[in-house]
Amino acid sequence: MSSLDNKRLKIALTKGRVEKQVVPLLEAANINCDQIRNKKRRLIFDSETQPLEFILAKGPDVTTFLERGAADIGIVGSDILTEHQSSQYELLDLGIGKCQFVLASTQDFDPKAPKRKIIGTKYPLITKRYFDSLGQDVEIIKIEGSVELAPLTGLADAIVDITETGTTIRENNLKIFDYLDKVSTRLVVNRMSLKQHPDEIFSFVDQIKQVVDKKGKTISK
Ligand SMILES: Nc1ncnc2c1ncn2[C@@H]1O[C@H](COP(=O)(O)OP(=O)(O)OP(=O)(O)O)[C@@H](O)[C@H]1O
Ligand SMILES: O=P(O)(O)OC[C@H]1O[C@H](OP(=O)(O)OP(=O)(O)O)[C@H](O)[C@@H]1O
Repeated sequence: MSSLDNKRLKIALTKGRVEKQVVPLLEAANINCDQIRNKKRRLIFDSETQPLEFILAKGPDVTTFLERGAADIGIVGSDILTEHQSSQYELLDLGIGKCQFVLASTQDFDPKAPKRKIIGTKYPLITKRYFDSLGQDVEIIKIEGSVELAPLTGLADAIVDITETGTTIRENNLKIFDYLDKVSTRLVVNRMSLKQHPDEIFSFVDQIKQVVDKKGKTISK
């Protein structure tokens, strides 16, 4: 008898943008998501067809649930995994939530100007690593959202943020000065859970992987 028979595999899923893209993928893998689709203000859901429990959390908290063993599996952006220096096993790139880090600012920004720059970002570690790689010491201001406001208001000289369609940058008359790492949604697993429940975890991951592979083949056709 599996040790999970009385315990559902706990999956911490990033709510919001990632959740919206992951639910159709889970459904294509025959995982019932009716409860998530009709969630209202609820935060924990069962898949009615399989022994799975979904926990909806903010991205940085998904890494905390995993680190502390409160979830077995996490579904979260690689931006968050890098920024929070997650040490969990990454098992799958889901090929969704695709975007890219960029350095952006107003048109008149001079990236080579010999002054100590002020950079606004939601991602201080990634920003520091980028400027370290350029040998530049910068001041970093942590911003929680609408990061594009920083160079527009004079709060910062430039920003490091993610962009997908480029719409936010364009509509705010900003310009991209450099391209950094690409980002996508990853499936990660708690190391202890993997040791304790490898069959259940790999069976879940294989289910998802088949859909991801099929989608990848359709796109590259
Ligand atoms: N414009 C984008 N295009 C594609 N993926 C994105 C984009 N912005 C963010 N992401 C990915 O989705 C994840 C979650 O983003 P989302 O905007 O839902 O949450 P958030 O940044 O915490 O915003 P909010 O505070 O509005 O909930 C990010 O960690 C990143 O991996
Ligand atoms: O290139 P685009 O397709 O326009 O996407 C880029 C925007 O998406 C993210 O913000 P989000 O929508 O998460 O809102 P936030 O500013 O509140 O974080 C990101 O911080 C950019 O602002």
